[in-house]
Parts: sequence; C-alpha cells; structure tokens
Amino acid sequence: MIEFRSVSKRFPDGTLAVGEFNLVIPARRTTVLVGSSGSGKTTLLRMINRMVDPSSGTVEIDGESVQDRDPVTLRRSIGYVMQNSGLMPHFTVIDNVSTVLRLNGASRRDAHARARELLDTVGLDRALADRYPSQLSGGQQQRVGVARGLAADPNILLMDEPFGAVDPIVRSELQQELLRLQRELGKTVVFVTHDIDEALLLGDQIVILDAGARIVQQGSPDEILANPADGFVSAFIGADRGKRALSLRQTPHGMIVVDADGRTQGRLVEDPSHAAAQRGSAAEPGPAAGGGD
Ligand SMILES: Nc1ncnc2c1ncn2[C@@H]1O[C@H](COP(=O)(O)OP(=O)(O)OP(=O)(O)O)[C@@H](O)[C@H]1O
Repeated sequence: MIEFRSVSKRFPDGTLAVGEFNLVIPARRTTVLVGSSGSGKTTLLRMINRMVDPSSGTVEIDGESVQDRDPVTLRRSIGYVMQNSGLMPHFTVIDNVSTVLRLNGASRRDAHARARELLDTVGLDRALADRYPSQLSGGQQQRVGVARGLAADPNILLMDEPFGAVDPIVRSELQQELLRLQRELGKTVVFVTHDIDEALLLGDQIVILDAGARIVQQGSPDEILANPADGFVSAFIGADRGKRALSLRQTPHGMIVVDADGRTQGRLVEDPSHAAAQRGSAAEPGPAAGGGD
C-alpha cells in the first residue's frame, strides 16, 4: 500500500504543483491518476520513487516513509515506465531490459536469461533482443519499456502516460496487454493519463485531479460513471455525450439502446454471469426456507 499524507510540492520558482494531497493506493490494484495537463500527476508519481521530494508531508510505502529510504535503492526497487519508453538508444533491447538486474548484482548471463523471459511476458519476439530501440516500432519500444519496468520484479509499477505516443490501434493492444499482465502479476500499479477512456478501462481506482492535484473525485469506474461528483467530472467523463449516455427506446421491433445522439448502439441482454449468480443465490435455502415441519 502507498499512502500520501498531507503532501505538498512547491517548486523553487514558486509553482505549487501539489497542495495538501491525501490518498491511499491499495496494493495489487491499478490506481489511475487522471487530469488535465499541469494538474500535478507526474509530480505525484515521482514523489513515490523520490525522483521528486515533497516540500511537506510524507509518502509511505507499507507504512514506511520513502524519505527514510536510500533514493537509489528505492528507485531500483520500483518499476518506472514513461512515455517514449525512455530506452537508452545505444543499448540493445536485451541490455536495456537487463540494466537494472545488472545494477542489482546479477551476472550478465543470468540478467540476459531473465530479460528474455520478460520479452515473452510482454509479448515481444525474442528475435528482437539484439536490435536497438531505433529499429523498433513505437509499440514495440513501449513493450520493451514495460519489460524493463518489470525487470527487478518490483511490487510497484509506476506508469507515466506509457501509451500516450502510439497510434490508437497499438494503444488499444497495449492496454489489453497491461490488463492481462495485471491479472497474472498483481502489481501495485500507479498509472498516469490524460485520457478518461483509458482510466475507466484500466483503473480499479480512479482519481480525477484538478490544478494543484486537488482530488475532484475518487472511486471505481462504476462509481464515477454512475455518480459524477460535479459538473467538472460530468464534463470530463463526457457523461452526456455519445456512448456514455445510453437510453432505452421502444421500437415496433422491440427495445433497443441508443446513444446521446440517438444512434442505435445495441439491445439489452441479460448478463449471463449476473443471471447465474442470481440463480445460485435463489437456490440457497434462506432462513425462512429451513426448518420445515
Ligand atoms: N521542475 C519544475 N519546476 C517548476 N515547475 C514545475 C516543475 N515540474 C513541474 N512543474 C509544474 O508543476 C505543475 C504540475 O506539473 P506535472 O508535470 O506534475 O503535471 P501533469 O499533470 O503531469 O502534466 P502533464 O499531463 O502535462 O504531464 C505544472 O504547473 C508544471 O509546470
């Protein structure tokens, strides 16, 4: 678990990037920080691994203040994936992925063996291991970035707009890969994005931020979609637009679902898993059903 307690960050030029910020980030879940440009998302992320130190307040990991940890060791124990992959251009893929392992003392042979496994984990062909970053597509570079972030098998993975610079199709593939990885690995992921659709897709917890990292709303995707806290959140999630505002319409052919523009989107069907759960609970003998004669 990561906890921000009354954290503020004022940069030397006087900019207040984060003001009195409090948040609990649960372990083994994905928390998405979403907000417009300059709302302090990156600053928050970087305070977790001490790339930025708070001006006041504390950031704790499992109850221990990160200020009490050596910044270099702390940084190597936390995965960090950024936009444009942040790969070292003169290192091959395999060397980029194995750098942290080597810094942590692994032999070259062991580090490379582990790095090859990581290429499998993120869905990259091992044949790419000896290429340089410039010889990869943007999507492949981001996968290498994720492999590198996972190299030290960190409990925490910080992701700063990792899919922001790739085209929409590749972006969607990478999002699906992250969902799969998260199901398999169960890391504590803190993910920063501008994109509310990405936030709703990936987040177990979503934190919507305004300037100065003021929390406008925090909750699960369901909670936020069903109950936007105010007009700002409604506008941000597009609550009244397109597929976010579905309604039922009776037609001569049956009931259909239409979007905010009146375009047909589909029909209502029973959710099979929900129906099965309902049947299961109906089959269990309730208190009144027991006892008999
Ligand atoms: N080193 C710095 N010195 C001064 N001001 C800074 C510094 N780094 C960030 N800021 C300012 O702090 C505020 C928050 O920046 P931050 O990068 O955390 O926002 P963000 O939400 O991640 O933005 P974006 O989505 O554009 O990346 C901004 O006003 C920014 O200009």
